[in-house]
Amino acid sequence: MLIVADENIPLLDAFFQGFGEIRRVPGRGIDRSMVEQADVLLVRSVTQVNRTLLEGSKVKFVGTCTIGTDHLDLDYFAEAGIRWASAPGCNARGVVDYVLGSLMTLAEIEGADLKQRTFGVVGAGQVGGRLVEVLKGLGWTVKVCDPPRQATEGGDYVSLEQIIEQCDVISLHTPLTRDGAQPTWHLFDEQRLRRLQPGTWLINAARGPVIDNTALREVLLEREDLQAVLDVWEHEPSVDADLADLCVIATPHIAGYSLDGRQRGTAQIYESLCAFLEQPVAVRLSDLLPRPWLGGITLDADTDPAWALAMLCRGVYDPRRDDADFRRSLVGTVSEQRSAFDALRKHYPPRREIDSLKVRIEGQSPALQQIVSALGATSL
Ligand SMILES: NC(=O)C1=CN([C@@H]2O[C@H](COP(=O)(O)OP(=O)(O)OC[C@H]3O[C@@H](n4cnc5c(N)ncnc54)[C@H](O)[C@@H]3O)[C@@H](O)[C@H]2O)C=CC1
Ligand SMILES: O=C(O)C(=O)[C@H](O)COP(=O)(O)O
Repeated sequence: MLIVADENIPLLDAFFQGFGEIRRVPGRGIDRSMVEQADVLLVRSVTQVNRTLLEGSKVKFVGTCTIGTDHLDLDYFAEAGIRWASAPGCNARGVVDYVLGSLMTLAEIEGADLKQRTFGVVGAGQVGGRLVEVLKGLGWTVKVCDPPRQATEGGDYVSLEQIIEQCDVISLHTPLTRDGAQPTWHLFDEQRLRRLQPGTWLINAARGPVIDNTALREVLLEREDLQAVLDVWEHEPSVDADLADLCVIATPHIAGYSLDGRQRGTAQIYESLCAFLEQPVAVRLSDLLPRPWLGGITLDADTDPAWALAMLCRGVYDPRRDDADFRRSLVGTVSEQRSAFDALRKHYPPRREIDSLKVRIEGQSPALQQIVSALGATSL
């Protein structure tokens, strides 16, 4: 069996060497000639997998080690009888940690009390749903917009217009869709961006085109009260450097790049391939994932809760480092900037997830206990 795989998929050998030959290729450059003889194609989000790539090839299974599937032509797969799998939720925690780290930075810069803010989460799936849980767990005010879920499950949801009118922090966690009843392409267009409440913080760690980037640049130029955090961009790996300049935090699509999340993505696709081939699962992620780096933390019960929250979040992951690296890369020609975008992602330093923390509270502090449990950390 020949497996053609994006070279940026971690643990390829550990999970897939038992199946046959693994041929590593650069994800952005995968073409027909590379996949023609492949039985299995393993990709990340940067490879468009469609009829143009696959027609005439032997590929019977496509696995994407990512949450997002907007780079896969699922209609073509159905028509061609190609089985596929994604890795739902694999790096959701990493994105939640990114949002938390960004909130700590925004609160610091603005001198804001996060408890006084109203949070709007748009898209309440694997990522948004976990984020809502953490924010509510912290006792903060949260409104959730997810029309597809509202239609199928009902529940306590609000409309996008209510999010815009009532929230001063808005975090986007929808897939990128162009069709259907609730398309998300340019969900935040010029009109909606202009209607954001004074002082709103807008965070996009979903897909770049969920916000009209040109309109956002114009609006940010006119309205200094708005603060934007962008991890994803229209036309990646090209980035509008002027827009990045106007953002409080700008990063090269790394929100979900925790070591745990990336390895989990590979493990999930391995398990899907085992199911497709009707083979038993022989390799376990728990045997490969390194132990959490922060063994345990002790907090005195007198610790200021706001300080403790910022310390716990930023101690594990602080997006300011990624922001600084990214800004340094936004120089030179467009082609150099595109390469730098990919290079930052390819050589991304390992980072762990906040819920791997183990925290002991010396004495009684319900406020600290609430933070530890909201973050999903283990109480010692
Ligand atoms: N920046 C990064 O590194 C990462 C980005 N992502 C992106 O985050 C997106 C969300 O991921 P998950 O939560 O795992 O996806 P999911 O599929 O579990 O959840 C998406 C939610 O959005 C809702 N939704 C769809 N259309 C909507 C609309 N028009 N308005 C409001 N809600 C809508 C769906 O009903 C669903 O509940 C992914 O599709 C992916 O594009 C995911 C992982 C990492
Ligand atoms: O899982 C997703 O969806 C993401 O956005 C991933 O973080 C994208 O990572 P790459 O596949 O682009 O490396």
